[in-house]
Amino acid sequence: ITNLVSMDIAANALTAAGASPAMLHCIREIPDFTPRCHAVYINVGTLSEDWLPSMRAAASAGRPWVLDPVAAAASQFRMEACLELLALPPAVVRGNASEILALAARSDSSPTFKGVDSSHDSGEVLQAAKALARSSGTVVAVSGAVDFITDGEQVISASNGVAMMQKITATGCAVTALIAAFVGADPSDALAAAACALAIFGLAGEIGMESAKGPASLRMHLIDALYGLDEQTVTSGVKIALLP
Ligand SMILES: Nc1ncnc2c1ncn2[C@@H]1O[C@H](COP(=O)(O)OP(=O)(O)O)[C@@H](O)[C@H]1O
Ligand SMILES: Cc1ncsc1CCOP(=O)(O)O
Ligand SMILES: [Mg+2]
Repeated sequence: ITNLVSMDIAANALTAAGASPAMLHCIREIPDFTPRCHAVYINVGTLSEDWLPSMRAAASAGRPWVLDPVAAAASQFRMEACLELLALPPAVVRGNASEILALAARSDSSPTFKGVDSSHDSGEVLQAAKALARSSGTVVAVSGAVDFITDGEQVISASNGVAMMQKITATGCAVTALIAAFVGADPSDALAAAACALAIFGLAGEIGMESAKGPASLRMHLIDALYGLDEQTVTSGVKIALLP
């Protein structure tokens, strides 16, 4: 269940990576469909009163699930929805630095709020991410120039990617969708799944950037690169480290 802006790029990124996405948000379909998924992805970017009950039901269906709290501080309604969903709890929540900071503070009143974009660097909010992971019992992933992934104790950094990825709308949504696919593939280790998905998506961005002329062609080449990745390219290209 993802926002209307991200549906296309998220479905294409997932399909290129070898997953099999299906998007639906009708409350009457959730009980039949969700138990048959390997993983559920919920993204509040275009939240509505109609969709929230579907999100609740999908998150409660007993499948591993991943939350993208897009613009969590946009409104009181959205913040309360995110906090309610977080309590269900997801295997992973992935947001940009401002979103993770707002969730950790449970606050929708940041003076630096910039909508769906971040006004903080990922490294600035690492302590907030660890605190959020501990209080909610979930893996927290903060994206940015360096992605940090934590369960509240261990912290993994993933340093792949190119700055131009921020100029394509819904790359964050797409990488959270990929995290859900990786969690579906190995629900036993959400920390590793999230770190691998972020590193591999960033690596596809780096490879895509070799042929791109700007954000629109990067979008295309990133998806092509995801499709073309092989084990050798991944193992030699990912920059993942367990922080001391
Ligand atoms: N400055 C950067 N350098 C390299 N990769 C980046 C940079 N900023 C974001 N990314 C990558 O872009 C993707 C989206 O992250 P981000 O822009 O933080 O999310 P959002 O779109 O939700 O704000 C992630 O894979 C992240 O690693
Ligand atoms: C522009 C916009 N508006 C509502 S959702 C959305 C997409 C946000 O995507 P991302 O968080 O990946 O930048
Ligand atoms: Mg986002």
